[in-house]
Amino acid sequence: MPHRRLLDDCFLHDKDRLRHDEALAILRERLSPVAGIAPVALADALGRVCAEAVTAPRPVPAADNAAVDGYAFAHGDYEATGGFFPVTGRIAAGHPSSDVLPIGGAVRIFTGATVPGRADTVAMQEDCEPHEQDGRQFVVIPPGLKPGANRRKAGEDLMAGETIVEAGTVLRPQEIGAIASTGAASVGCFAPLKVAVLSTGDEILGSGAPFRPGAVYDSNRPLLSALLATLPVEVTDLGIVADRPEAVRSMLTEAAATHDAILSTGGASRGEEDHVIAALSDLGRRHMWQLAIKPGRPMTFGQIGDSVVLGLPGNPVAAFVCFVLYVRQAILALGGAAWREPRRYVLQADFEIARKKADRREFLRGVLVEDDRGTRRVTKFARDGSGLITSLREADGLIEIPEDVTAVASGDPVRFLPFSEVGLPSP
Ligand SMILES: Nc1nc2c(c(=O)[nH]1)N[C@H]1C(S)=C(S)[C@@H](COP(=O)(O)OP(=O)(O)OC[C@H]3O[C@@H](n4cnc5c(N)ncnc54)[C@H](O)[C@@H]3O)O[C@H]1N2
Ligand code: MOO
Repeated sequence: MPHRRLLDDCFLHDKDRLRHDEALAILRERLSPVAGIAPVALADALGRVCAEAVTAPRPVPAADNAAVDGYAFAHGDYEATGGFFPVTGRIAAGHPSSDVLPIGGAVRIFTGATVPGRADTVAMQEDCEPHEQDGRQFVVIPPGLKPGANRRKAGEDLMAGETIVEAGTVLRPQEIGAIASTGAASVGCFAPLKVAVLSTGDEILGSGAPFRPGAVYDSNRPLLSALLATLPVEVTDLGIVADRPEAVRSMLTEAAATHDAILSTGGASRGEEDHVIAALSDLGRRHMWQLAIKPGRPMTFGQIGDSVVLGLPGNPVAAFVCFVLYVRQAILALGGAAWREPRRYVLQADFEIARKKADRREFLRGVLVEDDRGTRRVTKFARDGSGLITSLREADGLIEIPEDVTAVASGDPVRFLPFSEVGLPSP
């Protein structure tokens, strides 16, 4: 990859702008965990970032046990008994017996109960015929069971010492269940990141305010706050900042002193009313600005002191796309998570693009469709406007058209990033 400047230049063409992969590389290289570590009760651990590898202190399951209700026996005894076994005991779950199974005997056993010494196979009760003879219990076990059938081996889920969860994992219900299966009540996690959210612009009006001509209700802040709510962060809502350089500067200065990251929208472009960029240069450092992508070109990453500033474009679709592509991963990385790129899946295009500019990567809003044979394809939302929140509601994900592709024909393979990859469920 050719070396490119970290951009500080407003008058660039796409071929000179920072490419998507380069922007990701800068974020990955420059962001490392900033949060402290503390134990978190499993009940509160969902979505948190695990800070220390968790290993199993003992095997799970701890002992060989029955997978079904039935009769446990030693498979090697089958031939000698001809399948006719005296029932020599009864073992229920939670009541293990220290008695070894007598040669040629079988024990009544229930699902989850520890299989006694010498027994290796469990026959399901529906397949067996119990008998009583002279006050003694017998069971006829049918032939054909494989040795080890219906027996769950100790350690078959986890072996003692096995790593269950690596540090840097965002804990899902599955990880919480696995940690709980070892008996642990808590897990060491990174503290939630402190993130401030603000909107900029004289035209922007807060929810519930009376409408005035020229105004635009603030959709970005609620949208981003809701996106952030899917991450392990504490959000401070800083409201709306007017298009005045000193107002933007003082808000950013205050926010930087008390937050790990600041997320702003608007004022990221190159107009003279775009004060976030100017303030960032004055107060701190800009690591990147102006990417060769669409939408989201004015996306900015910088820092004021130790606080990371992620300046997103004002257009709601651009802000959303930048969140999906960069901000989410950046916030997670700051919060201790291992970098995980949202996966893309290759689908057939159900749309055409006659001409696309080379040198920039485009992210179209993609809607999943099915053809006559039930094969999934992806089409693009009919209109491209960067202000159409409707398109975000309709879309199932983003279609990614790389820099070197200049046209797409119907049926072409295209890369699709489902929103479910970034924790947003389908409607
Ligand atoms: N001469 C140029 N003009 C623009 C360029 C450019 O390169 N040269 N880039 C365009 C692109 S691409 C984008 S994206 C926008 C982003 O500009 P800003 O980040 O400076 O955003 P604003 O100008 O403040 O706002 C853009 C647009 O979004 C609306 N907006 C802003 N905040 C909110 C909010 N909180 N909720 C809802 N809508 C919001 C705002 O009213 C504008 O319509 O710049 C292009 N221009
Ligand atoms: O990049 Mo702007 O993000 O197209 O609307």
